[in-house]
Amino acid sequence: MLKLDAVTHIYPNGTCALDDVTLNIPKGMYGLLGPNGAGKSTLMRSVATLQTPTFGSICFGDIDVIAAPERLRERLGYLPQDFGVYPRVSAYEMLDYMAVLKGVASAPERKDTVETLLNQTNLWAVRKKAIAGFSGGMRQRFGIAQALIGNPELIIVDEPTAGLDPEERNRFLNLLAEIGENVVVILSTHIVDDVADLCPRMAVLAAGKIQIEGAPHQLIERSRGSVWAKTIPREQLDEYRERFEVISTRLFAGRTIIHVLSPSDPDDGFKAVEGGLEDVYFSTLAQTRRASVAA
Ligand SMILES: Nc1ncnc2c1ncn2[C@@H]1O[C@H](COP(=O)(O)OP(=O)(O)OP(=O)(O)O)[C@@H](O)[C@H]1O
Repeated sequence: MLKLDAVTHIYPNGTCALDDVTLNIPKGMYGLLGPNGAGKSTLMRSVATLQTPTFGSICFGDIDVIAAPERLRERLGYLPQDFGVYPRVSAYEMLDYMAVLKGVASAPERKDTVETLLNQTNLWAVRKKAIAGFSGGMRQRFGIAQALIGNPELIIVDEPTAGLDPEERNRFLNLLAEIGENVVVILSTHIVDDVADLCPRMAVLAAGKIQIEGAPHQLIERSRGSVWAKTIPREQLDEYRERFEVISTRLFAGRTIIHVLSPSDPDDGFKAVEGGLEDVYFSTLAQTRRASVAA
């Protein structure tokens, strides 16, 4: 449904934030995972028509997003990474105002839209409160409510769960999953669990390039046999880092569990790890780093 073909973005200072990104994103929840600075926001902003890539094409169904951005905007819902100002007006008034801006002209239709969205995002009870006084989770749910005005077919959410407590995060992700049943939802995040819990398909973006793409379970399957674990005394960590490609470390009961990347059994008391999406992600980042050092 959404097709990116050889999308490259070079900022005026010469930073190449996207390097030949090609992706086909179907209906449903799609996870775009990457560390800070990977290029996720640049990609999200390009798809949301807020900036034009230096090269490449973006199509949504039969819409050429670069040639006809206004056609995409009619079908787009966008929750940016930083929503900016949180006004002192109530959630109800703000949604009503945003519905006017999105072209919902008739008052009865707007009332219906705003009330439905407030209920859907569980904000009905606080509809008369100022958004400025909302918690992080409530603000994010308001962000989704405004993104859903006008029944968008493409929804972009940029790092939506950063700073949310576990309960709010859960509630927010469940809301996204419900929405994602019928439309394209792109979830950009650096939190592996957000993608693991929700997205039938995903890509890892690092250093401006798509490093891996597919269904999480396939990517986990592919990484099998390459990640190994060992529990070590904490003071030996530096020594292990020198000898092995350590992709993650975790403290457990005063000891340190390390995961290392190795195409075969490194011996030395390591055990094969069944592997989860976190191992896939950290191995991918380690390989990206290795490739950039070699280049
Ligand atoms: N306006 C700009 N001018 C120059 N460089 C930029 C600009 N915006 C972003 N960059 C650079 O482009 C690269 C990608 O940035 P981008 O914000 O897209 O990454 P990100 O994956 O969204 O990271 P974060 O999660 O930190 O926002 C980074 O190296 C960043 O410093």
